[in-house]
Amino acid sequence: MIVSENSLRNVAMSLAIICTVCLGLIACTVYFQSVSSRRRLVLPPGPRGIPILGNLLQVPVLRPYPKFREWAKQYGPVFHLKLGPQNVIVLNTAKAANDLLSERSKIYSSRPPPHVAHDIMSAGQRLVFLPYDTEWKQSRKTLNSAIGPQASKELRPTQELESRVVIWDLLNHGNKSCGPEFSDPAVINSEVPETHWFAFIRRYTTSVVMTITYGKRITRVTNNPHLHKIYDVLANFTHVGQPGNYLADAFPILRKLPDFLAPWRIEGRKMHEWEMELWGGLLDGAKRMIEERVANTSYVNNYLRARTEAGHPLTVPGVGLTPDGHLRDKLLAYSAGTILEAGSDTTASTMQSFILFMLAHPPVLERVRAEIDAAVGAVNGSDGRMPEFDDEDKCPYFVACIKETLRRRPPTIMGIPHLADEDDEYEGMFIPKGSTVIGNVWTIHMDPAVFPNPMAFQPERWLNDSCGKMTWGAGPEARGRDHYVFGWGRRFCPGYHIAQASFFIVLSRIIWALDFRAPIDPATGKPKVPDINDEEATWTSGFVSVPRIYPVEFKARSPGREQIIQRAFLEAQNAWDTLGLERDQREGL
Ligand code: HEM
Repeated sequence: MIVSENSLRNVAMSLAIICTVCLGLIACTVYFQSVSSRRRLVLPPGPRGIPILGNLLQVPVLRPYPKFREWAKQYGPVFHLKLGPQNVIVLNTAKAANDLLSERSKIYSSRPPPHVAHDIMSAGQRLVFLPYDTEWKQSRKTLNSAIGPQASKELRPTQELESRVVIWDLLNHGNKSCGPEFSDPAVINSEVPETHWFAFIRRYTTSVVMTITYGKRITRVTNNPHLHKIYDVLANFTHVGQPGNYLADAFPILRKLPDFLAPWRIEGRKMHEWEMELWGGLLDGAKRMIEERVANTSYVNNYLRARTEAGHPLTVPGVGLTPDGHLRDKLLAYSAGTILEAGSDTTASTMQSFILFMLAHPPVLERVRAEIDAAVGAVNGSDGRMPEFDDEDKCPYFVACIKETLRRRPPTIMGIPHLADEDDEYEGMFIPKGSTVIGNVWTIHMDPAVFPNPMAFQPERWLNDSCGKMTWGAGPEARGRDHYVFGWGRRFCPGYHIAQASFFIVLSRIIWALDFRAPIDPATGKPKVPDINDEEATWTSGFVSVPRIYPVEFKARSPGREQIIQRAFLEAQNAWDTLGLERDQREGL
């Protein structure tokens, strides 16, 4: 009996072993079959490169998007490039980008960080370039309370007050941007001068994000080192991060060279110190406020308080996260810095593009004016009132003009690259793990199958039969999306509600309040409006491609509106006092 029980147990064990081995074999066969069938899949088509460098020399470093559009016409919705050892997959239709970057965002949410700009210059801490890991997840989670949907709603009163300052500034600026000093090509091609009207728009956008992150306003444009440094840091970052700028970005093997053979490393470290003077200086200011118990409910101050309540000292040096998942100082400083960078020029340049499209299309401007005037009762000789957020439903054509501006000139013109964390297959094509994956916004927005006559600025294309409320069509969901400026999937821009609210309140008020026109060119007798189709002359290069400065004259549309603007500005000063924020600093105030 004992013997037979043992033999039964032995038989059972043998069967279990055989089953396990069989299952293992089946699993291995399935795995190897799938791997080998993937290996059999071919990469997407693309231009032929040369050994070692691949297509590196064929990609125009400063202005790649026209070339990428040509390649898209030649190779189709998905094409492949080899930049040195790096595989680059470019998605050229809304469908391909949605299918991969949104629908499969679990594996397409990482980033291919530029080595010099991210690993060295940003000490690996710039949120926008963090890989899809715990550091990114923790940092991104902290943003929700500052720029998520609820926080964005709470920000509207600030945006409303700040918008009064913009129109007051433009009114007082008048035609000062039409002086000869601003037509010098050296000035046009360099940083925005602080005395140009572009600077007032920049002040607005940066003040909004500075209030979010540090609870401080940007109260003046001239002699404001903080404001200028934010734009300098951003300009330097887009320049240093430009693909093809450093061989060490494309060829990881070079990163092993010692310092004396790696000048970019020394340069990158110096730039990191220079950046930290700004980001670290702002963080130190926030800490001082906490020590002095100054009331401040900004993103950084709230975070510092929560971190100390969790048992940490006020200063937590180093990079990355603490063992309990809190952001250390550098990651916090760079996360706040990313809000400042990401929310400033993108939003300002869209407004500057909007004004340009209006100047270039007088009938569109006339129609928008009529719509906004009607919404605020500025009809039959009345001045009405300033537009408010609640007027949005009455302004579908105006919202369509903003959407058309974003479509026709997306500021991050080729999006921000994602990275494939796993091997993948798409419509019979192989996408290798580690590929850089670009949602090619410019080409997607210029797709004639979706946007007939794509280069034309035609806000009517967004009007539909129901023509009541106009949707913004900009959210992360693939359904109901009209344009792609805010990216895809889990990396989708978290600031898009704030950006849209800024477009609405600032631009509607400019249109209601101000008559703006391009100066007359004495040689032709016609207004000097930059040619929107001239890439080189009108738009900057770089991965944030924005209008170059251009002259505009501003004046109040009527004495009554001028009075409303003046009063609104003065009342805003009292409102800043009530909110515990600094007043605007202007001569004579
Ligand atoms: C016209 C205005 C704006 C445009 C065109 C824009 C565009 C973008 C794009 C394309 C991305 C990357 C998305 C992707 O990887 O697929 C992004 C990320 C980001 N944006 Fe915006 N943005 C704008 C305004 C703002 C504003 C106002 C804020 C803050 C208040 C903001 C904060 C951020 C942050 C923090 C990220 C990094 C997200 C991450 O890497 O996880 N953006 N934005």
